[in-house]
Amino acid sequence: MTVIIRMRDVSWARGGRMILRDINWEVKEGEQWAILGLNGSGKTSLLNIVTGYQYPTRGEVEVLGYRFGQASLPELRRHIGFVSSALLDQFHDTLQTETVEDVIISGKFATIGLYDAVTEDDRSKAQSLIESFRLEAVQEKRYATLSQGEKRKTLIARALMANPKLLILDEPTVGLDLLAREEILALIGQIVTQPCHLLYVTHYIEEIVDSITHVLLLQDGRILAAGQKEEVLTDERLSEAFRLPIRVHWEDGRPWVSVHR
Ligand SMILES: Nc1ncnc2c1ncn2[C@@H]1O[C@H](COP(=O)(O)OP(=O)(O)OP(=O)(O)O)[C@@H](O)[C@H]1O
Repeated sequence: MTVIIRMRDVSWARGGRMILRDINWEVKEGEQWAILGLNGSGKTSLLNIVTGYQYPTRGEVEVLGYRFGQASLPELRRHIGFVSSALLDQFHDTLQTETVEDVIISGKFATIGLYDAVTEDDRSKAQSLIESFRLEAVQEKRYATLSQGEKRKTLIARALMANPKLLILDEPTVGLDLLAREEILALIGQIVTQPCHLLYVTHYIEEIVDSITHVLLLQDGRILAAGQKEEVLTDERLSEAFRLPIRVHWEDGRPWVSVHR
């Protein structure tokens, strides 16, 4: 069985401070993970290590069979899609004026604007993403004119255009209305059948939908809990991670939380 991510005794220090400590974490084939933790708990730092943008101070990392220190990181990154809501509007200036369809197609290329090499297959793959993401009504519109929800769907479709083996969604629903948020969540079920492994970073526990199988709970740069979601998302662990008295209720396979003072 292929290991998607393996971290052994990983620590990462910056400015004389340990930001990640003793991370031992394994993502196996077929597992889809959510990453939870308070602001500043180390989620983004951990993702930066997965994508090779930060090198651990200590420990070993292997992602999609690429061992850090031996493997080519640019080659690894070709298999990783990354969509972050923080990048929405500063996202490639050159693509702001392109149509949704062209923005999606551009996801196939490392070099932006290499449109002469677009094949019929690329167009039909983009079209099927447009249909499954229900973007038909806006496919001819320019990216800059889209709503926040449409922009996010477009960027997720763009990331899938390159057939990533690992897709990282970093807080993809921030600022979306309930309907737009549920539309993004409905896409998760489609993404994991690609086949593609997902790392889903969120502050909203109810976004851990059916197709997400595992949860990593971070606290102050350490793993507080990691494993199957039913075992991690308990009242005790969430209360500890979020420093609040929390109760979890499961409804239709989704966890919802309430705070009891
Ligand atoms: N390059 C850096 N240099 C110094 N400190 C850093 C650096 N990157 C992150 N940190 C610090 O490490 C801690 C963890 O940050 P990180 O961004 O990983 O947290 P997070 O869980 O993603 O937070 P949020 O939920 O707010 O996005 C924070 O205290 C942050 O200030």
